[in-house]
Amino acid sequence: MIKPKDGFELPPSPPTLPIIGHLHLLLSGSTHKSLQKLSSRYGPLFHLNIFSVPVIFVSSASVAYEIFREHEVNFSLRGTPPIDESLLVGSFGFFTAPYGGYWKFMKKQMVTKLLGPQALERSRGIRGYEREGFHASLLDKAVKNESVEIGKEEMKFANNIICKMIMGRSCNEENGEAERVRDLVAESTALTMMIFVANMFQRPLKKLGITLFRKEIMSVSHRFNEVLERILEEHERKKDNYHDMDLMDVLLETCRDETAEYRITRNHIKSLFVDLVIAGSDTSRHATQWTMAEIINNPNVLERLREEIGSVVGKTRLVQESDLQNLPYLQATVKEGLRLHPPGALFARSSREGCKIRGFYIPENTPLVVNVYAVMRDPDTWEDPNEFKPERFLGFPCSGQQDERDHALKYIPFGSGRRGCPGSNLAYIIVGTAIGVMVQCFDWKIKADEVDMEEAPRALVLTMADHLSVFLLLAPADSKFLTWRCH
Ligand code: HEM
Repeated sequence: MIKPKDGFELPPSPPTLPIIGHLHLLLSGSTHKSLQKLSSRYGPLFHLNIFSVPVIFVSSASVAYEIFREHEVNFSLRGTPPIDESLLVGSFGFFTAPYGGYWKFMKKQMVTKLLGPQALERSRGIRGYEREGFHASLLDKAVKNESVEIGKEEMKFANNIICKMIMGRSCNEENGEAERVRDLVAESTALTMMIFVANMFQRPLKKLGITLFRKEIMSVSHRFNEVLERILEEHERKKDNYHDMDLMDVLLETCRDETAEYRITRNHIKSLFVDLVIAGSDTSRHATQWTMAEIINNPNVLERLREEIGSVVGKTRLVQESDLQNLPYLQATVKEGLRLHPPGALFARSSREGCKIRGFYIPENTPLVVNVYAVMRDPDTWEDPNEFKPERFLGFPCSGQQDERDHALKYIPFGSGRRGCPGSNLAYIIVGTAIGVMVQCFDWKIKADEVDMEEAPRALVLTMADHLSVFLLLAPADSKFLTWRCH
């Protein structure tokens, strides 16, 4: 048991069971909703004991705000990886790396070659090409009157973009490589609850020599390794002096360079690839699916989106990413979709040092879980928190940069601070253009009157219980150009 420090206690906690502590509360049904319910009883900052290890939970916008404003550096760790040698959340990974030299080095490469504003500008052509392919695939299904699984199409779109941006080519559709990578991403996402649990329990269980879910995690890691080793070898073979160096080239070169600022291995490169494709493609898939479901259930939103796209883009060309800045309602719709259905419903950090928050003591090395779902439905911060209202993000009352920063600390689908998501700009582009194309070019028919918004149980990445499957109808007769172009 953790002793109070200088009269300060841990945050409140429900009654606990012998040995397992509050384990049962964490594993029941929908974790983010159970935790949200607990917070209405025990407050926005409470703790649960997993066996004898305390884990702190944050459920309100104001506590999250305080943590990211006052204690950001202290909570810039993610805890120890459950299985060191795994390419998925192992000790070579970027996601799991402690905040320090390696993390800073990799972040610099990532921003310069992949996700920073200049890198995004350079890779615009890749996304334009994939956007046309995405539209063509939907159009083909509409013409054949086949049903479309929105999530599957979006996954392909996002995955192709991210792979091409990292390594100069998308995964190969012909030899099954692309399908294998997409399946591995989906399998990894399905494992996130196990990984989360393994991470929480690792301290008490490691002492007993037990590593939870080792078989499942290592099986995904081995299969990723097979695909990635082949890709790396191919990358090394094709090396010529003419093409622009992509992120993979830069990292392979660093790997060979004995004088590099940071010595990295092939496992570091593979783990980074795994982190990026998982972090980028499945999240975009779920965000698009949930947002489209909300749009279908809210015809007034659809109408307004159509009007905006019609007046800014017109009907003679496909919406493109440079249009997004002139489509505030589309941007607001994507933001609202992410607020109500954040793909990362919970994210975990860990304290470097003991600290005091709201009069409670958080000891060093203590896991802290932010309930993003609860924070973004906090009634003290959001009016009608459970309603889908994109207009709340229009003309947000900002009187200056501080207001904007304060708002950003409460709107956290991408986390916050230095460990916040470095791919948020790319994500807004991928999700925004996908939704833009679907709204601009198609009408949808679903089997029921409304899309069922039920969530899949025990999913840490917010997933719809039933895939969103629609029949696409070619949108208004006057958009013939869009129909014709992609035949
Ligand atoms: C809708 C799409 C996305 C959502 C909702 C999302 C959400 C998140 C969240 C909640 C975190 C944890 C943040 C924290 O601890 O504060 C995160 C981290 C991360 N995301 Fe994203 N993300 C998305 C897309 C992307 C994309 C497109 C990429 C890159 C291709 C990406 C790369 C990463 C990486 C590398 C991290 C780890 C950052 C670190 O540990 O320093 N994400 N993301």
